[in-house]
Amino acid sequence: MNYYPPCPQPEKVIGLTPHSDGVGLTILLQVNEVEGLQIKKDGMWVPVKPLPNAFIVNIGDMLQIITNGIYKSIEHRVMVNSEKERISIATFHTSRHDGVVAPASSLITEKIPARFKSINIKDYTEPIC
Ligand SMILES: O=C(O)CCC(=O)C(=O)O
Ligand SMILES: [Fe+2]
Repeated sequence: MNYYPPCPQPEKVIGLTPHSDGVGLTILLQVNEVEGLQIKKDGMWVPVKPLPNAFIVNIGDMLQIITNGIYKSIEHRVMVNSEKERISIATFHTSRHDGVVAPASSLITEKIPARFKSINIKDYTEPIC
């Protein structure tokens, strides 16, 4: 669960710094429907407007690797609001800890080589866990 308290000078702080999620999929609920989440599209930060009772499904780095880059792991950040607190719940869906993530063999052809190396999840997640 993420809690972003209101800040009278929101332009001077950042709720969550720019990042991509390292997992396969993130399912996110913007609990109290306060804006703040932004994604980077064509070099610009674009707000993701909360929709009532809707989840945001975010592609993470692992799914980008498995799909050999067909699905992109989006860079995102969270800004704070001057008056309202913001609450979100993120559930991260990932591979087993002793697994290996690599581009799916069915997506590799002579014309489209693997764009990513095969990665041991343990080596990938240990530095951040
Ligand atoms: O609070 C949000 O809307 C996004 C949270 C997030 O990006 C994360 O927990 O990785
Ligand atoms: Fe995230």
